[in-house]
Amino acid sequence: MSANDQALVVEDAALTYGSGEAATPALRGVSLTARPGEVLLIRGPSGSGKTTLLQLMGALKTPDRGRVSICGTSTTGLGQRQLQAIRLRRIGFVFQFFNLFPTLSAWENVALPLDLVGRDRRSAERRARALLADLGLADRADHRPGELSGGQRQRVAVARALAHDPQVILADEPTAALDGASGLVVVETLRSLAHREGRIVVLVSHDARLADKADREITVEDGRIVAEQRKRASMPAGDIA
Ligand SMILES: Nc1ncnc2c1ncn2[C@@H]1O[C@H](COP(=O)(O)OP(=O)(O)OP(=O)(O)O)[C@@H](O)[C@H]1O
Repeated sequence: MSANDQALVVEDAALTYGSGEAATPALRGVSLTARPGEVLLIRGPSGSGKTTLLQLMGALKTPDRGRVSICGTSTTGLGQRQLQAIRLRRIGFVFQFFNLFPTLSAWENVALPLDLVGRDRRSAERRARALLADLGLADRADHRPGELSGGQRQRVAVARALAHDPQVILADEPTAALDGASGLVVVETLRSLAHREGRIVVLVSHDARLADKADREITVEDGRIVAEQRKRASMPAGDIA
């Protein structure tokens, strides 16, 4: 298996929304590789294409041109069902506004992705409670999102993203709705997933506080990568157990 079979590789990807006069080129040929054990931060002004890039990396969309390969599987030519299968198997998403179901308890929210892959209810509950405990929320597992703080809700969202044990974690503005201390807990959690567990973590954020927490930072402007900065020597994929 080559190192790229474990990485998330984007090659010359382009995507335009709409057509004719309404055509909006969101990405104009972007290439990057996110590796196991690395926290990659994508920054850039509003409308520069960051979310679109994250959607390509998470098999939510496929590029009009170029190629995206997720841990050795190319998304080119795949239909919605096949893309969903990749997401269920490989990708954990964390969004800015948590996207938790208000009527479900914290553990039920975390167990949802396991329901989708047909895991039996009891083992799903065990896994959900264990993940919440790992994130310091053992005593909040039976609470509904409305009874939790913003930072606690985001940690529930992180636990849900991890429920099906994905190799890739993609987070879109995961700290935007959080105060400094809560944001830090979430970022440290994401960092340890990369550094201790060898997962691929990609963050999109405007949040300057995240800049020194990433291993590498890519700046996107007008649908192109205009700068890349390495913050610390990332571990080669082969070093990850
Ligand atoms: N569904 C859509 N239909 C049409 N245009 C879209 C759509 N989604 C995004 N765009 C356009 O594509 C470009 C890139 O959008 P994208 O959401 O990827 O940027 P972004 O960098 O994530 O912005 P922000 O930081 O404001 O979230 C923008 O010009 C945006 O208006």
